[in-house]
Amino acid sequence: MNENMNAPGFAARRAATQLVHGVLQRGRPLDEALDDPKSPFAALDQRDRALARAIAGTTLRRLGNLRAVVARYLRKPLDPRGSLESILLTGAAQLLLMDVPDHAAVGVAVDQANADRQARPFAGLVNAVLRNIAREREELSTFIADTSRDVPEWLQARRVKAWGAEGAKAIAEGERNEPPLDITVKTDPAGWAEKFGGRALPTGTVRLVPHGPVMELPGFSDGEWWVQDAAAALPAQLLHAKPGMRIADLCAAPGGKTAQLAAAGADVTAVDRSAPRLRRLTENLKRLGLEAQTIAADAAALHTAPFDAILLDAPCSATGTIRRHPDVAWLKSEKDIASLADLQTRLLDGAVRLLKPGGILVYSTCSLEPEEGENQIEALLTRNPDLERDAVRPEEVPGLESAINDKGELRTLPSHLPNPEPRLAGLDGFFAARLVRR
Ligand SMILES: C[S@@+](CC[C@H](N)C(=O)[O-])C[C@H]1O[C@@H](n2cnc3c(N)ncnc32)[C@H](O)[C@@H]1O
Repeated sequence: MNENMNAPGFAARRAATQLVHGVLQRGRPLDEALDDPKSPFAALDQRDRALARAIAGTTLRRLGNLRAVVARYLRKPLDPRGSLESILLTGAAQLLLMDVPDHAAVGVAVDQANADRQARPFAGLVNAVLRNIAREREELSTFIADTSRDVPEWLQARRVKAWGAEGAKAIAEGERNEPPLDITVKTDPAGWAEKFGGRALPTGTVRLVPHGPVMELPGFSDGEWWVQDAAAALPAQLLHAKPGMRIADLCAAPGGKTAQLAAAGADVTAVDRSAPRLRRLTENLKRLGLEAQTIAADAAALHTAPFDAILLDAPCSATGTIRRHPDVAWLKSEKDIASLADLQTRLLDGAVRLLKPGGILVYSTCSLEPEEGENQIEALLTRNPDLERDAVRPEEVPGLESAINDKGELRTLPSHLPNPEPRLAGLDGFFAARLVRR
């Protein structure tokens, strides 16, 4: 073993580089790598894990800009196979965006290159590029202030088309911040907010600045609350679930919304096509002391007795969750949006078939793409004259009244819920529409 591999911060930075490399070269979602008990990340102590996660997250959050910065100092494009690009990107992220001393960022990046057979011949290049970046930090900081470069070009172009240049900029600014930890509590949001030193949002979510592992926070093992973005908590609320109501949650796993419906006392049937994900839902409900029937099936082809209410939180491109999952921007492609939109159409038609006359359907996605939100509902209403929108009322979403569009649908954006403390600002981009069957 190279003695520099024992240098302080080496293991954390190498894990960060591997996390970034996994996303960029192997298409591996960041969460999957973070949860892998066999990964080098899993072997780190808590402090190093936090550092590795912060470096990888910052790198992916600003990837487009960091790639443009690194490219300025290269004569030809990097060979994408080795870890060289990820070493340079994580190094640049530390120099330009994190409070890391130059010698630590540059020195450990060079050590990483030396410890990697493919990158070793380029250790001198790593040193030169990162030293140049450190030297030109001031000019580069202005360069990377341009938010339009944070996400891939195809995604930026869609955003400008859907939300205008200013809207796209506001979304990207919202995505630059590390998100808060949002939790849904069974009861007493104000009391839990006080206990955590956080705040209770008017919609009921308890919001705090994350610190340490979630599982170690008070109330987790007692099943008093679960992690759920403030926007993700809204679709289930729109159903106003109560005891005696028979509700189907058609794309239910891992169960955040099922838990809300079950906690309200409804009789919930949780459907998901993925049996392993449904097992996770069952485990989650068990921790929370809540119950639901489960069915592992394609919800579009389900035949059961009709329901009083249906929640369809459909699989989607997840482009509304980029501030929590910055890898999504680089793992998805424009083709995915078209195929997911087809699946959503099929699932919506299946949901309508399972709805009683007078029944309520809430459709939601955590996407910013109109094809997965507004356009789906427009087309569904054309196909089904017996359905109509039941407009979301301002008093149902206190603090987020401006997220209701002129059709009465909910469209949250990462730029909503501004806060002077960036770590307490924003929420995921969600679309939700409520429909009634006449
Ligand atoms: C956005 S996630 C649901 C999140 C969940 N509602 C929650 O709040 O925890 C979408 C889910 O849809 C499931 N899914 C995808 N296609 C499906 C289908 N045809 N039928 C049923 N479930 C499906 C996926 O396995 C995934 O668990």
